Amino acid sequence: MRDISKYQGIIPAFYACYAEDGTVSVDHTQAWAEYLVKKGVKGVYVGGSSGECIYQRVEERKKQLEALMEVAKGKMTVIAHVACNNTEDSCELAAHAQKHGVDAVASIPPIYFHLPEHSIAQYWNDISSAAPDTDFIIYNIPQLAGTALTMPLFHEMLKNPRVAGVKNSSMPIQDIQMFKMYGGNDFAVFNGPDEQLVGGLAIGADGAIGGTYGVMPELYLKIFELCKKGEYEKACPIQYDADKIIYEMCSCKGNMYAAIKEIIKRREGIELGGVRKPLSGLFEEDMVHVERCVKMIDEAISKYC
Ligand SMILES: CC(=O)N[C@H](C=O)[C@@H](O)[C@H](O)[C@H](O)CO
Ligand SMILES: CC(=O)C(=O)O
Repeated sequence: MRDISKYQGIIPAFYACYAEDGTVSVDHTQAWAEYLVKKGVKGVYVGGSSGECIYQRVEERKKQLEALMEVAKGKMTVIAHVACNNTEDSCELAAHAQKHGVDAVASIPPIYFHLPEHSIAQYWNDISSAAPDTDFIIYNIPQLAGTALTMPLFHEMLKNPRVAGVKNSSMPIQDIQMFKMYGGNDFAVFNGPDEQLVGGLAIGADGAIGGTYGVMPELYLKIFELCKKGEYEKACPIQYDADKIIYEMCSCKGNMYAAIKEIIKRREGIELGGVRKPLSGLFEEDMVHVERCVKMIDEAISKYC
């Protein structure tokens, strides 16, 4: 039996942390990691969508992970997303992540070409073989990757004993139930869409990985605590407020992560830099949304936490 307790909790997706000149910042990465440790989150998911992985070079992703591990090791679960869309670079990052002691490596399927399932399985198993002593987590995000984790592909992947979980970001929460049912009790399924965390937990998710957890961790930690006690009716109003905040962040013309980093700077005084092109930074007209979000987050935290 695999012990999945290290995956049972709120796991913010770690934001890319840039210096003023746009390079990956060790200082900002470590300040952000320390903040999340203090907030009491279960772990972090580094180098995923929120980490702007597809806009970073292999060396930059290594630098960010190394900086993070100096702070996080032994204090938080670390899941490193290592996919680069080509097998060789992904394997290099997987081996690097294992060397630095992560708890798991994770990967989206290869994007752009719609490859047959045997090629996707080969891609994932190659990456997993490059980190042979480390758990492997499948990242299912069909709306962005263009390929879904089907049941036949899932069953094929379960033949690899290192496959320890699925981060499920597809919209039907039913998918969480199916992966959990066939994966078993010692297999970790993570809720992806933050907007339906309560639903994902109710149907059986063990933990949750999310792009908006970092900007308001208190709210999601509270939702998780209540849901684990079965107090769903108390968790729902917090979910509804969190969703309102997400919709407000997404009303910006600039990218959501640019809004998130600005909100964090205003609320917590922590600088994470901007976002990398082709993602857009914030526009003047976005500031009204940012201000609204700051206020809504402050109010929700004082109301529920
Ligand atoms: C499509 C996407 O990026 N999904 C993320 C991961 O599952 C979520 O955590 C979102 O960032 C979040 O639900 C906000 O829409
Ligand atoms: C948003 C998210 O979960 C990611 O960074 O992949």
